[in-house]
Amino acid sequence: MKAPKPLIVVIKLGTSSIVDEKTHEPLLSILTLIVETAVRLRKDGHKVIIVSSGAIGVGLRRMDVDKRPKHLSKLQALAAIGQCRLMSLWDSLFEHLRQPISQILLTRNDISDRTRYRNAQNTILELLEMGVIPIVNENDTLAVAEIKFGDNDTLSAIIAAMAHANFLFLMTDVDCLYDKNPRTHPDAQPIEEVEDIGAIRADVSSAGSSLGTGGMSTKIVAARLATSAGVTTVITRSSSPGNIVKIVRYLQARKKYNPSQHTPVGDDEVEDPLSRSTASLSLDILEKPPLHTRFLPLPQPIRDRYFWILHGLAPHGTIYIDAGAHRALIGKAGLLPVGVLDVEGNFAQQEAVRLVVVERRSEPGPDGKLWEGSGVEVGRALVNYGTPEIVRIKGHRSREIETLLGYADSEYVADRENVSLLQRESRPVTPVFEKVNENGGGVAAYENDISI
Ligand SMILES: N[C@@H](CCC(=O)OP(=O)(O)O)C(=O)O
Repeated sequence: MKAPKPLIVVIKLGTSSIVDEKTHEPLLSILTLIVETAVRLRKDGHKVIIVSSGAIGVGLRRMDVDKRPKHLSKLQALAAIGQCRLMSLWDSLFEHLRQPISQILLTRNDISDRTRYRNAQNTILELLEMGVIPIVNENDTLAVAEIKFGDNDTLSAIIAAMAHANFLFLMTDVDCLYDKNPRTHPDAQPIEEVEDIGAIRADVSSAGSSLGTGGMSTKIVAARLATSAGVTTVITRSSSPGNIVKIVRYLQARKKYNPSQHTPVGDDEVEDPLSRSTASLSLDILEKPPLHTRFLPLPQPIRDRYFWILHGLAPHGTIYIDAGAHRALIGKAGLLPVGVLDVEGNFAQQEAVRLVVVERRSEPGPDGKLWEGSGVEVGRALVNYGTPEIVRIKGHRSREIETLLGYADSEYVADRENVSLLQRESRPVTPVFEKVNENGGGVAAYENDISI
């Protein structure tokens, strides 16, 4: 008997799924259901990663503090207190079902170095191979604003991309996205499938819980990120975790996911030692799945080093380029100084920058600039020259670099292998992403920015 191919499933749980918003008591029944679900997925042959918030919430309860403090070091201290209790809770629940788990704590700094990114990736993949469930959280003790992922939705998308996961489940307090707010519009319609996130017309106005930093808008940003890396992303209700198994079986039967390169290659079916899951699969796929919204993965995902350039590194500035330079990049050429119109920010050689295409003017405008408009972000690059050098060589031919700088490290501002182009262009922030909640969740300059 053939069974479905093993998949990698990432489940992200926000603080509000883990502790009661008012009393901060752990939501034991939900946690238990999550544990049963993860073990069921394992029995179906899949590999599971959990991204679990809740350290601060659990710390608040431990120290009998009523309200999430504003002061950073207090939050970090509470996270340090809560994280070990949170893991002990997970470990004791998983132990009942003999499922080993592990803890992974990351900051953005840890992944902005390529070797450390690869180390984190290798460790996660090794744990999955060993049949262990990695439980990931942000390393709040070390994370200050500049090195924060910002919210665990973003962190979960990066983890899903790093592991080449097939599915990312963003568990939340609603069943799915609706075209209007269902609390105020009884005629609101669920949105079942989203192919183009840019075109989505949903009500995403929820700003997150009083303990967490995320909300619906950070889930959309995370979905954008994960789907660009080939991960089918699902929003569904956290109080019914059992739905995850039904949704995975349903989507797997309909091939609504990208095959991962970490799972065995071959046709979509492999021998499964667990004939029980095979029997239930045929019944499950006939049923309508529980309510959820799924974001379909891009057909040509951006993975590994190109994903890392786009999303692992925080950009230090912006290079404004003309349409000709953009065309050359699409045609696989490097970025020449002649196509650079302007530079913003203070960056050094080998740092990451945004590439923004703007309209070239035939002569300088009243502002003295050779370009106009707010531009569209088309990608990110690691540069061969820093800001002061690019200011001097922009608009010039490469053969002039030596005269202008006294040396020429490269004819390119960025080599092509150090340029990662977005599959979906990113515009200056649109209202969808303008929500900022009181715990610091909010927006960055471009839709593609993930430092929320
Ligand atoms: N890392 C923090 C949680 C970050 C956060 O607030 O995330 P979320 O609840 O998903 O919005 C913690 O464990 O308390």
